[in-house]
Amino acid sequence: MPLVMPALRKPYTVEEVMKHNTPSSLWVIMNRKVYDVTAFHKKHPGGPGVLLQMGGKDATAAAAAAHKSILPANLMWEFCVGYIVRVKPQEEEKKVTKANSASSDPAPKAQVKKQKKAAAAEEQQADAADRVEALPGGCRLQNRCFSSPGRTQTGHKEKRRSPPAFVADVEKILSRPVTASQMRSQDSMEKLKSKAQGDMMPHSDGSPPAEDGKLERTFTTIMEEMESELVALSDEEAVKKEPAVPSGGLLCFLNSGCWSTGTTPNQRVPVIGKA
Ligand code: HEM
Repeated sequence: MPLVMPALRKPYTVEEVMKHNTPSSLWVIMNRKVYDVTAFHKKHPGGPGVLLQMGGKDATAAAAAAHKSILPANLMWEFCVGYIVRVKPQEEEKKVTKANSASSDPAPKAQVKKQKKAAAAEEQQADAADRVEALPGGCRLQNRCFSSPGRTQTGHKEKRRSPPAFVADVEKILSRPVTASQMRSQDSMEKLKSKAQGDMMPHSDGSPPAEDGKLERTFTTIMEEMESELVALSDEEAVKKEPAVPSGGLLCFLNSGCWSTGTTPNQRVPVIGKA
């Protein structure tokens, strides 16, 4: 079973991956990452056939449609051997060395640098796609949020949420009082205190700092609240009592970190005004 450390993952072009389409060397592309499923395909719970069929191809959409849980996303990293690039940096380097020996022009070197940078950016994009894929709640950005109706973890179809409904949900959260119990741990308290020091200054948008002793609700705290609602929604009783915010739409959007710092919800720390 391949277990390649993230730092050792290699860049591959689509053409290279295409050659690995046999049971003895079976690779698939998912979210711009390359997975070697040669050993795994026989043990695949969905059967070896589907993986053989997708061998050497981009299986992102097929896998997203087939899998019901986030489990595969958690397992998949074990099989990841590389990521997709348009042009391999080494190839470009070879070309440049040849060109350099022919002429003393420094321009090709800059080109290689650019290519390397582009490859690194492509890897980062693939990582970002994976982070979204592995979020709790089986949330997948590509088939939810403001796009076409997606499937939830339990398999039921969700209604598309319109932007006005989204805004209404945010306003609802904003109108609630913020309590100190929303702060999760001692560690978060420490971070909040240091953040609060900075909040004594007027905000960058010109609005005044938080009032003395009053907790301030920010986008991050809203996300925290959304998260706790997500937990409540997983309880059927809770869903019956308060079906206000479905697990797709707003929750999905906020949990995905689209507008946030790019961290996963578990890494986020609620941000308040003065401590
Ligand atoms: C490294 C890649 C993959 C891993 C680790 C993986 C893992 C799994 C796991 C754990 C399951 C059972 C749980 C579940 O249904 O979510 C499963 C089911 C399945 N997988 Fe994959 N899978 C991979 C790639 C793919 C790909 C590329 C396809 C392409 C179509 C696919 C199609 C399916 C199907 C059809 C099922 C059966 C779903 C069902 O019975 O309802 N898988 N896979």
